[in-house]
Amino acid sequence: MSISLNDLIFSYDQTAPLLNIPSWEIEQGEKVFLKGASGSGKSTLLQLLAGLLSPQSGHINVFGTQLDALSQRQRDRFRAENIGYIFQQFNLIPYLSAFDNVLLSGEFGKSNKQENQSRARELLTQLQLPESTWQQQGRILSIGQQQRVAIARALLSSPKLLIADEPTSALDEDNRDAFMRTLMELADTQNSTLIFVSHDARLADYFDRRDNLSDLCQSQSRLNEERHNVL
Ligand SMILES: Nc1ncnc2c1ncn2[C@@H]1O[C@H](COP(=O)(O)OP(=O)(O)OP(=O)(O)O)[C@@H](O)[C@H]1O
Repeated sequence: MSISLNDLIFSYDQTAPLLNIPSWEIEQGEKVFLKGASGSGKSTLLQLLAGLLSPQSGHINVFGTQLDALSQRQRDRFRAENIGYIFQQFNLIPYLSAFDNVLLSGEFGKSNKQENQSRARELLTQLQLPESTWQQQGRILSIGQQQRVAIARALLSSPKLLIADEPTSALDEDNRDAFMRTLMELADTQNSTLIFVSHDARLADYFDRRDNLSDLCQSQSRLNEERHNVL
């Protein structure tokens, strides 16, 4: 088992929980397309899986490590060593070059600088980012180029888990399909588990598994009903 959630409850404030997930399991190497209504908590769930947020109760197990039992610092290290995260807006550092943006994710990982540099070159070549742009600052790259830098950065440490939060929302159709093909190919080569959130239902065909967040969450009315039955 790659990931398992149990009795997870999360809310940003004291009101009713945003997420209430009795159980969710994902096998190593599985590619999951996660959909759900806007505001239902998809990005929040991804951040919980990456250890960027911590649940109020319940357990998040990723590759045998219980994230909710770790300190913030331990979670940051775990993320650097095991998880690649592709954000919706790519989150490149604007004043760093494309190449240095890729290397950034390797700083806390296991590999040394030389290994990271050669891996960065390999990935950028594979992603067909012209070498003439490698030293250009993140802020002047086109959206399609930024997107490729973001995948390279997420894949630099060959993460066992890849998380992608609407990474294609800024792309045109051609770039979107190229992005998906590359992402799938690289995830396959590394046998990475992939969790991918998108509003774009056309992308669901790329995935062996499609989960709907509303099916994972226990509804508030059912919770009330169960509470009523216990009392
Ligand atoms: N840092 C935060 N503090 C407080 N509330 C937040 C925070 N981040 C998100 N929320 C709220 O939590 C809810 C779920 O947000 P989230 O971004 O996880 O949903 P989503 O399903 O990814 O939405 P979308 O599909 O529109 O991107 C929203 O109501 C949002 O306003």
